[in-house]
Amino acid sequence: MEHISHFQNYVRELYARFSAHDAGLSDRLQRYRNIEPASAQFLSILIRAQQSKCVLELGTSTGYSTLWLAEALSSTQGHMVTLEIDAERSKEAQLHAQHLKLDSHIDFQVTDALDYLQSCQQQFDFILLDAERDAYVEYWSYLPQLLQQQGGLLVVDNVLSHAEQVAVFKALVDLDKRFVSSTVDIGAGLLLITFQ
Ligand SMILES: C[S@@+](CC[C@H](N)C(=O)[O-])C[C@H]1O[C@@H](n2cnc3c(N)ncnc32)[C@H](O)[C@@H]1O
Repeated sequence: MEHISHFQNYVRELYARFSAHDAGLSDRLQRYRNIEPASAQFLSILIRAQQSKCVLELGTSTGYSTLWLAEALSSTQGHMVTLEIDAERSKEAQLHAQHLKLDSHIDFQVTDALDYLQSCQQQFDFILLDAERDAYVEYWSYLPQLLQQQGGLLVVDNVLSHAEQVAVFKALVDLDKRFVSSTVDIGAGLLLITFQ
């Protein structure tokens, strides 16, 4: 209980700091663009409900969502891989994870997500896609193979806030009859995708 309370205080302060950083920047790519707290909490509930053991995150940024995923994985004895192309952001995320003693649940990788997807032989029961939206169509060529067929869940952020930018990706998912999907109106909008 105490651990959770410390966690919640820590991530609340972190979110305020990251939001202040973003508010001062006009260049979108320089912003951290962390997931909304309500979305993070929802993901944490999904991981607990699914009892996820093996999670992949595309887009660590400074680790706000990573911390929430890892905190949930500490209750399921799970583990995650998180991918970030910017080494400084990944490093900052690692420092926060170490502070919260969540780092043993996280494999931080500084890499291009596409390279990882192309070479990955592993499967995951939970995947969070929160990187650059113009790459999602290409990622879709690889994501189905990485998702466990039994109960695997792929979650995509920003599908309501940036609906036009994910329209082609969503259309591809809709066309693929192996999957069912649903949009949840939490935060920036989360698309939940799972096998039929
Ligand atoms: C929306 S932010 C992620 C926010 C993070 N999930 C959170 O909620 O705290 C997207 C991140 O993806 C990273 N990114 C962009 N293109 C990438 C790529 N090709 N491979 C890996 N990471 C990438 C960006 O540097 C950025 O930090």
